[in-house]
Amino acid sequence: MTSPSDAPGGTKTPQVAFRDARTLADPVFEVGGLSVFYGDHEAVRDVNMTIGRQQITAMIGPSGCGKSTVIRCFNRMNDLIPTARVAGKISYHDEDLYGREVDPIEVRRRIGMVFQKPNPFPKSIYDNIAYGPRVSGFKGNLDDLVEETLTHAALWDEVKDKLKTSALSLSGGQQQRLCIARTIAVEPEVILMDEPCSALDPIATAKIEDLMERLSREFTIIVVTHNMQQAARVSHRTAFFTADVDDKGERHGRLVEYDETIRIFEHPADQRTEDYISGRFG
Ligand SMILES: Nc1ncnc2c1ncn2[C@@H]1O[C@H](COP(=O)(O)OP(=O)(O)OP(=O)(O)O)[C@@H](O)[C@H]1O
Repeated sequence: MTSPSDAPGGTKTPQVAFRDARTLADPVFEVGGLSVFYGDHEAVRDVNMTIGRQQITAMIGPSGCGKSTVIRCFNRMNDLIPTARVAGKISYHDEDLYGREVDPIEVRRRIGMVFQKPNPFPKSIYDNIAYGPRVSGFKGNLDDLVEETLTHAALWDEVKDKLKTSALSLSGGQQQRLCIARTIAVEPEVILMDEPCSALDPIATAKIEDLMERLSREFTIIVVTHNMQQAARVSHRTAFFTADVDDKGERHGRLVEYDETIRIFEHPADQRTEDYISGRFG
């Protein structure tokens, strides 16, 4: 049996309790023949996968295999990169996410994103949460919304007495939970997380993982992580990517294997997955 190691090439670590996989019968996203180009370079080639509702899907793989590129496709963040072009199809509840009539701003409200480095607005804790709802015309009681949202993000008790202080005065882990709270304040359906814990210490990381687990009862979460223990601990399904090198020496990211997390870590179907998770390459 393979133990997920903390880092490629790292030491073996103790077994984790895998989460029960859930059905894909009620998909949020269906990805078919997805390729992403930066200029002429096909950075990711022919990705096919289905993302289930209210579950955590982890994306793992060596540096440069296209994980961030793929996660950015799910809320059209690649639209903001002038050289990027997306081919193939991503359906969101059976609707073409890249269809002409689809508004990318609305896409990013329904499909929020949390980044590697916590990036709160240089405003008060309160205003970080209130900003999105205000902009989208929220008519209810903002104080209540701020309290509910911060409670939901497991941050209320730590910040309730200093809501008017700058968000930048919080610790890195608190800032990241604030960013998650800011994302959920506008009631998205999906939260994308691109290495959300890579700038955090183990205690702050554990708090984010607990939060992810709780949020997955309500939201659909896709997370890119370099930490295989984290993928094993938190996710229901895992996608393993790698990069092939072609005749011209160009690297193209590929989805090698996508399955229930327990299968990826205990009985991977592909030797490359086995080699990666056991730390033999990376
Ligand atoms: N904005 C960009 N412009 C041009 N090429 C890019 C851009 N972003 C990524 N790439 C290229 O696309 C490929 C995949 O990069 P990407 O960042 O998606 O990989 P990754 O698996 O997330 O890597 P890492 O784990 O190091 O963050 C790489 O060859 C990278 O150089």
